[in-house]
Amino acid sequence: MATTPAPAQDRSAVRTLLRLWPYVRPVRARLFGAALVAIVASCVGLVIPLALKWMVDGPIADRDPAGVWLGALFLLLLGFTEALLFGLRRWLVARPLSHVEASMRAALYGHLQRLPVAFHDRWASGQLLSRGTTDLMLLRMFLAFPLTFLLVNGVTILVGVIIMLLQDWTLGLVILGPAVPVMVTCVIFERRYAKLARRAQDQVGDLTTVVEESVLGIRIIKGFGRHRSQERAFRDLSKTLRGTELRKARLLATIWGVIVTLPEVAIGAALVVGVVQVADGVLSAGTLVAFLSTALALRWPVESIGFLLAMSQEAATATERYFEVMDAEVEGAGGTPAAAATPGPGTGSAPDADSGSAPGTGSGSGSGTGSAQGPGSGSTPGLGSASGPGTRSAPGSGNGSRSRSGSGRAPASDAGFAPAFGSGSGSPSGTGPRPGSATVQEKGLRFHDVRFRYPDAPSDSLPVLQHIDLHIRPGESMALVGATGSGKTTLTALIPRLYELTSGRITLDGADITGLSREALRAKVAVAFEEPTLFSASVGDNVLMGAKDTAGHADLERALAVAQAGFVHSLPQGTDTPVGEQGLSLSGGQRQRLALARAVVAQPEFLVLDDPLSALDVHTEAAVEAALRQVLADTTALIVAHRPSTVLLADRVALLSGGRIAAVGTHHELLRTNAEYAYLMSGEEEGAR
Ligand SMILES: Nc1ncnc2c1ncn2[C@@H]1O[C@H](COP(=O)(O)OP(=O)(O)OP(=O)(O)O)[C@@H](O)[C@H]1O
Repeated sequence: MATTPAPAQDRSAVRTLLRLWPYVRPVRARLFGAALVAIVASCVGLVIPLALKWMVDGPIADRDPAGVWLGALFLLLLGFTEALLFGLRRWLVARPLSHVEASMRAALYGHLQRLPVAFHDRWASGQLLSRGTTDLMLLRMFLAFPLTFLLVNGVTILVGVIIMLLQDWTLGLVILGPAVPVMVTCVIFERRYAKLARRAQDQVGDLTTVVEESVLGIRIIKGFGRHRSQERAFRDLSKTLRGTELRKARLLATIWGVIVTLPEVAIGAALVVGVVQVADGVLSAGTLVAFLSTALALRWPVESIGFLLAMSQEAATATERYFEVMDAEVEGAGGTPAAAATPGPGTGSAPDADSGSAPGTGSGSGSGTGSAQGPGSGSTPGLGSASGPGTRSAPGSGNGSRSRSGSGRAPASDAGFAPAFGSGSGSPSGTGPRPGSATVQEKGLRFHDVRFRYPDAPSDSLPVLQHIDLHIRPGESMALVGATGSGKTTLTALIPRLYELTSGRITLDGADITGLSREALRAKVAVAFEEPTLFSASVGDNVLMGAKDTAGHADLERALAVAQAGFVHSLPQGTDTPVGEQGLSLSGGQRQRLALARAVVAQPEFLVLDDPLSALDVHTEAAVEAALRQVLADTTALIVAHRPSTVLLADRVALLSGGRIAAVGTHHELLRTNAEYAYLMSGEEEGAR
């Protein structure tokens, strides 16, 4: 089982971490204040050896008890001051840093909401979850600890070395001896650790994806008795993660070994040289004590460099992963298509983590320093449910409709206006106004030579949709029929701009949808998808999600009546009953009716329904149809339909085949004239589904 490998890249941890500045800026005063306090505290610690020197060479040598007591009191005071200052530092950083973490998390969540569906198609949810949780926690820890202490320890080491050189420069040089090898080791370590840190954090994301999928798919897992294989998949991934963590620990142990051993040897050597000098009378005992105390006081600042660097590397990786998401382009507010430009994981076009630009301003024009492999790309174990990016079949493939249709008819050039296909009657039974004037031609929902290929589909694959010309007149309902995989859902997803067109235009009453703001577009168009997704909120809130904030109880009741969702009144708390995560406490048909109610609650001008009645029994279906008919009378609607009963809701039918509109007409006309349509409606297709 593959995991998400760390990208092979050289990036500067410092430049990556500098990208955090816009978030840290608001709390900079406190952070700098805290760092200053820590430096003072650390330097207070360095005064202790000097006080010791004074005591040894002074009151102790002179056998002066009063002086010794005074010295001891002074030492106590120094220790107390040091502890107090470190406590103050902690107090200064705790609150602002939780603010930084919270604001970064809020920014990430807000950004995820605005990213196009194409982005979410490519990214495994676990990868996004781990970026919003583990990675942000690592960043908070970095800001609280390594950021300050790399600075504090650096200053402490510098001041300590100066003090030691001033005490005795020969001993000082002995102590400084290991500095170069330690620095070289740190540089080598930093590079290696960066790669491992990236790998481990990506693997945490993969693991999160598996857990999330197993929880959401627990019914399938149990139903198919797949818990053992899921467990195995999880164990394999966590074993891989454990392996990476162990390699990190080994690397850390190596550098710690070097960083601890070399200075210890140097202190040992200085001790020997110092004792010889004291014996020769060249050096006072007090100076030697002060020198060695200073050297020992510097032990912790030096030894901690290893794990401070490790934590900084992890933070740099977390920053990089955070900005990979934040740099992805959000949907344009109006006429700026963004989905096609969204850099996808695994494409090598991830934003340049080293660009140093502020969050939200990253242009994504970097040279692909991001993850060389898509988060979760294909690495997610599971039930083979096509959950990972790139696991879907090539668009347009496996359609099968072309070979079965046998009609061989060319697509209608402007199917919306063509006479009923093959009938020559030119009198579709729609209830909407007949074409006749230019304005009427513009009115309604129109597809103009629309072509669409999924952004992550191979560039040489056939587009899912091509040359789609279709006109649904104002007030008209059009059913969309086609073999499974023919692109019906894809076509409906283009209307609310869940995906951007590859070419062509879609207009609503003559206005290009790319020219409308997202809000305006989504106020005009309501959608009910084949998979009725509900949120962990009350029944009422789930339905009213589709309406304006001002919508009230009356709107809710009307929508529930249309969707024949009266069952909600017998739930324990009526419309206030929580539906549980994903609405799994409800039946499929109940969920579908709530999704339908959500679509109609705002009385939209344009309604897009993707097979809205598939999970209903025949009686409920008939009741919903009867109520839906009233809604459809005032709405321009496109309804994906598999069954004749749903098709009959519509005024006309468009047949989608081979990615094109192959025929348009009334149900009965198409039954007579189109072999593929007759075949699909005969139920054989449904049997094959
Ligand atoms: N996000 C995606 N990325 C790449 N290809 C996709 C994606 N979603 C769907 N496809 C492909 O596009 C084609 C059309 O899929 P679509 O879901 O639109 O078919 P459909 O006609 O609605 O099928 P059904 O009747 O089974 O619901 C299929 O080949 C499918 O594999």
